[in-house]
Amino acid sequence: MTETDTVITVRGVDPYDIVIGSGVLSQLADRLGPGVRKVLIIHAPTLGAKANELRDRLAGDTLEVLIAEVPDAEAAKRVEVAAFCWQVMGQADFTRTDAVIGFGGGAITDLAGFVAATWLRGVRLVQVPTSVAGMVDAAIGGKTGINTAEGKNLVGAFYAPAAVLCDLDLLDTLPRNEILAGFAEIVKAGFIDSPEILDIIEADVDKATDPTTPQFRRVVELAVDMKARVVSEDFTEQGLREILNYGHTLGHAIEHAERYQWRHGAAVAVGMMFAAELGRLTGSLGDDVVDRHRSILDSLSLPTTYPVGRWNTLLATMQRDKKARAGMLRFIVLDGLARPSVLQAPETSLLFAAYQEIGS
Ligand SMILES: NC(=O)c1ccc[n+]([C@@H]2O[C@H](COP(=O)([O-])OP(=O)(O)OC[C@H]3O[C@@H](n4cnc5c(N)ncnc54)[C@H](O)[C@@H]3O)[C@@H](O)[C@H]2O)c1
Ligand SMILES: O=C(O)C(=O)C[C@@H](O)[C@H](O)[C@H](O)COP(=O)(O)O
Ligand SMILES: [Zn+2]
Repeated sequence: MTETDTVITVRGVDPYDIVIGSGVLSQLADRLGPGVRKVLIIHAPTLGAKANELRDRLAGDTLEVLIAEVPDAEAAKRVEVAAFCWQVMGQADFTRTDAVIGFGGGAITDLAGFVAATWLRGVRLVQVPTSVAGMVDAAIGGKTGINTAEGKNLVGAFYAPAAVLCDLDLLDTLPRNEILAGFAEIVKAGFIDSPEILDIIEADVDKATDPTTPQFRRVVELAVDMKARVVSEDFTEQGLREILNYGHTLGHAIEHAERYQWRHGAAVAVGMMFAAELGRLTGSLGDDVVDRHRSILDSLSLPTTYPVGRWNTLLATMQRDKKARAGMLRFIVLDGLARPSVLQAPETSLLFAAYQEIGS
């Protein structure tokens, strides 16, 4: 660890560190742990050059490095792709003393986590997120999974990594629109828990979204810290962890309706706007906080509207949301800034009224 690294520990049965900083990838060999003989790096073609550098850096007398190059983005989160990874591991006699490295955006770390959780019922996993969404959310909380034809993340496991390395230098090739999409999860952290994030974005959106600035690092650290605190309390989402799903009930339905051609962050942005309008209609959220959602998301060029005519499709898909109980939908809403709560079984008419507010 260097002086400038930030280490945030997730407490629990198997505590683990999330390390944030410039150049922290150099810690990977140490973080793999003792006794590891083989590692499988799972990555998408976009990270091919960086994955090869990583392979060359890790490979040595005692470590054999395998590579599984898989399809990009949501196309990675399919059972056929997991089966391909299992095949690579099987053919290499991958044992419980070996380790998986998830190297990519949130889709890749979700897949890699699922592969690690399921191979031999669990092998060591080190996550190396390379996108903003991966660093502040996907790679750090132990939710792993893949999609099915019926919906998003419907198959998966809660599986803790041994460590997460958030090397900010890896963001140098991340396209601007992906940085902004990742900010949806940072904004989520701001509204449910850490308003300082919102202040920093409002003060200077360009600086906040530039990975080389202190403002960027600060919002990343605040978002990671929030998630680490929540996951430490409720790893398997028995209650508190549901707040991390703010904006996701509608967001996931939009991703499904759009056949995953929308970025996760864009769909979550619309979902948060919808949840804010729900809060306004139930009287729990003031106009100021609702309007703040719109202005911050606008400043990040994230969408806040969706076609009104798609409502029936979205409603049907939302029934499969993991927070639903006995056929009744549940939404994370705000009772004020940084005061998340659960809206139980709202009337469909209320949901539609909120949807009309964001309808285009
Ligand atoms: N498990 C969780 O708790 C959790 C949390 C948030 C999001 N997610 C999941 O994460 C996914 C969204 O993550 P995402 O926004 O990272 O999307 P993504 O993984 O699809 O990556 C977005 C794009 O950026 C590219 N990319 C990533 N890093 C790059 C880099 N350094 N340089 C160049 N290109 C790079 C990817 O190849 C991809 O094309 C969704 O599947 C979402 O469901 C999971
Ligand atoms: O970590 C969590 O818990 C979250 O809900 C974080 C979300 O940002 C993330 O998109 C997650 O994958 C959604 O989980 P799901 O259980 O609704 O599929
Ligand atoms: Zn998310």
